[in-house]
Parts: sequence; C-alpha cells; structure tokens
Amino acid sequence: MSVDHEVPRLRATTRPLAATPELVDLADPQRPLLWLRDDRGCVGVGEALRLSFSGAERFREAAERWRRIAAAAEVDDPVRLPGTGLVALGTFAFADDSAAESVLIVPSLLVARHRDAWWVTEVTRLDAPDPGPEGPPRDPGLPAAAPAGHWEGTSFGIPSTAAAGAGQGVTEYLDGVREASRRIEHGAAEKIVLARRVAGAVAADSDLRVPLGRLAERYLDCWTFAVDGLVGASPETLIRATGGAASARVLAGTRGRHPEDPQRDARARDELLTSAKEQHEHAFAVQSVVTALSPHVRELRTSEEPFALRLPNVWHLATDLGAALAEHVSSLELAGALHPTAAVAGTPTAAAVAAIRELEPFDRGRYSGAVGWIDAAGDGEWAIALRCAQLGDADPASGMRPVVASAGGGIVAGSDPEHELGETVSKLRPITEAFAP
Ligand SMILES: C=C(O[C@H]1C=CC=C(C(=O)O)[C@@H]1O)C(=O)O
Repeated sequence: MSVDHEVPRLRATTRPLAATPELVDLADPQRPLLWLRDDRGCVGVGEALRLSFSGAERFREAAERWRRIAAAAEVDDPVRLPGTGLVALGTFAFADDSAAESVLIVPSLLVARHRDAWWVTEVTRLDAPDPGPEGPPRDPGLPAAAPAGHWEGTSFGIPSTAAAGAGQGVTEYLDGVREASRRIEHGAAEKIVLARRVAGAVAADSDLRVPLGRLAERYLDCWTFAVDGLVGASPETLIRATGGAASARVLAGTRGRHPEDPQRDARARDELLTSAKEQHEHAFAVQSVVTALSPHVRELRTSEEPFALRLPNVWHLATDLGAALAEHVSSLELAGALHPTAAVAGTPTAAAVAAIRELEPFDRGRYSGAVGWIDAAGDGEWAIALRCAQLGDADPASGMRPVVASAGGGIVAGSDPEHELGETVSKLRPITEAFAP
C-alpha cells in the first residue's frame, strides 16, 4: 500500500561532468545509494523523495505512482543517455506479505557514468521548501577504514560444507531441503528454491564503501548495489528495458569455483553443463521468464543452449534473453510481471511460494526481490537481489548495526541436501568476503 497520496513535483537538471570520479568513493559511508557495473553506474547523495510500498500490489502501485510523478516533473536533460534526467533507485521485497518496506528513492544529487560519458543530475522539490543537495560530492579518495565485522552462522569465506555445518540454523535448513525434496517427489511442486540466512553485525560507523568497493572490483559481471541498506553484487538481470528493447539474464544451476586448481575448476564447469538435473532446473527458470515476458514483447530470442557464466565464487548455467517491447510498459511493470521467477521461487510459482512460506523459518525481506533504477520514461534496470546483505539501523547501546545475508538454491527431484548447503556457502562468499575485516 502506498503511503504518499499527492503527486510531488520535482525538477531534475542533468549536466555533463568533466571530472571522472570513482563513483563508490562519492557514496555516503553509512547510507550509500549506488548502482554500478564496470563502466556504467550511478551514485546518489541525499534524498529528494522517498516512496514506500508494501503488499501484493507493491510493484504495480510503485510503477503507477512513478508514472504520475515523472509526468508532473520538469526535466532538463541535454545528455540523454540511459540513467540521465529524473531517476529513482529502488528495492522491492520478495514476498507479498513481507514486513520489509519496498522503496523508490530519488537522490538530491546523482553522479553517473555511461562508459566515457559522465554527468550529474540535481533534483529539487517544486512543491516544498528546497532543502538543497546535501553538500557537494566528497573528494574522491580511498575509504578511511574497513568495517570491523563479526559474523555468526557462516563460514566466513571458507567454502567448505564442514565450516558451514558449524553455523546456527544449518540443521533446520537441511531438514527444509529434505522436506522440499519429499514434497517434490509427491508432486506438490517441480522445483522449490529454499534459502538460509546468516546474521552478523558491523560497527555502526563502518564505512560501507569498503565492502562496496570490494564487490565492484571483484564482481565485474554483476550489478553492485546499495539501496536503503541492501548491499550486494547480483549476477542476475531480472529485466533491462531501455529505448524499446528489453533484455534479461536467467541463472539457475550452480557449481563452486576452484580457481586454485584449473583442472578441477574445468571439471566443475563441464559437470554443470552436462548435468541433466541442472539443465532441468535451469529450463524452469528460463520458461518462467519467457512466459511472463511474452505478453509484453515481440521477437523474443534466447541463447540456444545455456552457457557457463564464470564468477569469482561460482559457475552458473546462464541464458540471455533479448526482445523488442511490444507496448509501452515500464521497467518496473516488467519487473513486477516477472517477479518471482523460478530462479528464486520455483515451479509452479504459487505452490513453490507456499512451500517457501512453510519451510523457510524467516521473512526473506528484500533478498531475492528486485533492486535497480527507473527513469522518467520508465526505462531502467532491475536485478534480482542476490548475493546481498541487509543492514539495519545502528543500536546505540551496542554501537553495532545488524547485518543479515541470505542465499538459497533450487531444489528439484534428486537434490542432495549437503550439496545444496555447500552451494549456499559459495553463494554467501561475495558478502562474507566483502565484509571481512
Ligand atoms: C537463489 C539464489 O540463486 C539463484 C540464482 C542462480 C542459481 C541458483 C541455483 O543454482 O539454485 C538460484 O536459482 C541465491 O543466490 O540465493
């Protein structure tokens, strides 16, 4: 349910930027707002507008509210590239009944880059006293200090099943996987994605540009993001819609990497590419995206065979999709139509979501929801919020901020619980390593 009812009036002014700053360094150390992949991305400073949504209609309500705000806005944008003009960054919860807020945030100041072009967008409220941007961007420079983090229930960068086995909640997770397999054998669903979560804390004054910088540097094929305390690097593009074209990257099917042993690493990749179980699991995820996207697009094409996507921590089976948009539909509407894909819920969707609610003993929050940005025309990019952690508010008594990270995997007929556990350890590595002291 939307909390704002009037249409706020915004003015967005974009100007080319001669400077070429490191975007991560410009982010607020404690409340970073960032979207970055290689030579494209943006960093927001301050908040001109924050919209909040919840419930089953959160995507639809957000898309409609944004459409009205964008229509009422004054936009001065001579640069005209993806991400210029009026832009909001957002994060949306996984579950319809999640207690986590879904938000769209319009930064007061956005510094952004598309390959060799840099620009700055300033946003002011025309219908309210102008609070002004929260000062000029900080001088680019290295983050001052690494967050002193401590974690519970995770192997902290040691990708072995044994280390993960020491963590809290592991037995519950393994029981959940067994129960999911049992239900699949009895025909309740074909695939159920089960996740587990690990909890930790970082010092309240931790500079979050440190983990963000590590993620951006190591995970070049991923979207590194920070929106409203959700920090991570996702390899999976839920939807990109710009200039009438749409694309997505579907992932499902995983093997841990072994970069220290090239032969073992190649074997893991080949095993993934030739495993009937993984191909089966992957096909569900591709089909769910094709089915959800088809009503909105023409000329939908996919890579003929899934390919092996190499990330620093895992191999994934991947399929890229491309299409032309058949109608005017915003990136956020498309994200809502696609969510939740079989890569994060399962197949069939309703049965899988019901099983997740019963078998996962926690609210996923924004993990496995959507994170990304949208502009005034509705164009934007949304990733599935994977390989991420949610930071909470600082506790004045302890001087710490809670951090919760989740990772899961698709359970299908024949899944092995210990193997699935190992996979969650590999998938948590980007976060455990990024937050390492
Ligand atoms: C649910 C997650 O990953 C999904 C994306 C890629 C591969 C997956 C898999 O092999 O199970 C999952 O579907 C996660 O990272 O928490």
